[in-house]
Amino acid sequence: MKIVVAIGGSILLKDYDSTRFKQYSKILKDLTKEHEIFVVVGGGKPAREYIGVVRDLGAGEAQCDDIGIEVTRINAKLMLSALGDAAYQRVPHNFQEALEFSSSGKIIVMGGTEPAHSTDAVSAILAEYVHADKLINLTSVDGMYTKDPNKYDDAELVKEITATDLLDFLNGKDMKAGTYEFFDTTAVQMIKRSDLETVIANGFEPENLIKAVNGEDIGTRVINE
Ligand SMILES: Nc1ncnc2c1ncn2[C@@H]1O[C@H](COP(=O)(O)OP(=O)(O)OP(=O)(O)O)[C@@H](O)[C@H]1O
Ligand SMILES: O=c1ccn([C@@H]2O[C@H](COP(=O)(O)O)[C@@H](O)[C@H]2O)c(=O)[nH]1
Repeated sequence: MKIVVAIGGSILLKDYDSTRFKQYSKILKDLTKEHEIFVVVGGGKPAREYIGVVRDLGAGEAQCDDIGIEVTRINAKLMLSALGDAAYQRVPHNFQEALEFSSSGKIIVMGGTEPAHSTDAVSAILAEYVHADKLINLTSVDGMYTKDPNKYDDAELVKEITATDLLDFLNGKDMKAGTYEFFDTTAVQMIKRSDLETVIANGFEPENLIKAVNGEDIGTRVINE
């Protein structure tokens, strides 16, 4: 299978150390024995902190996004360091480059592309671009909930949702640099128009990546009607 894996920066850089990078590099290398893998790395706390600084300096939203993109690319470079020879040692800045670099047969790792969306959208557009069979989004919670599980104790995990319902759910949510909520609408639009098999799961347990690849029942499945 051709698989695009989005890994939230909130997971990889939670403790500002190499632990998760090492865990994921091992799993990703194993997966390449059977699958073609593309990885998109998010910005996490460092991105939000840098965006906060540049916003305080008077930057507009697109410029704040640009700073966020730079941080995602640094995080992608950290993942390249972890993967070593198993990965193509350049971070694509756009989808064309990602496709070109993939002819190396190695794992491709990228961060952001252009302003006005998050790396969730990058992963969905990349999946469309390279005709991926599956998109796996690894985030800091178990999947999509009825409301923010970090704010509401009575939030319930949604096991399955249509792309249309997810778009409705996200409608009106904050869309500023660094705050594209847990999923952004551009990503869902791509998933919808490409009928892309998508799973959102908890990335704090790296084995969830293997479970998602194997089609086990974890997290939230985004389906089309
Ligand atoms: N309905 C919801 N379901 C799940 N999580 C939600 C929901 N609403 C808000 N969230 C929040 O979204 C967060 C996950 O998204 P977030 O963008 O912060 O992290 P990420 O996916 O790991 O990516 P990154 O850190 O790279 O931006 C969760 O920690 C949760 O608090
Ligand atoms: O293609 C992209 C990717 C990212 N950004 C900006 O960077 C931050 C951090 O990315 P996350 O996926 O949220 O971790 C994001 O919030 C955007 O502000 C971007 O503009 N374009």
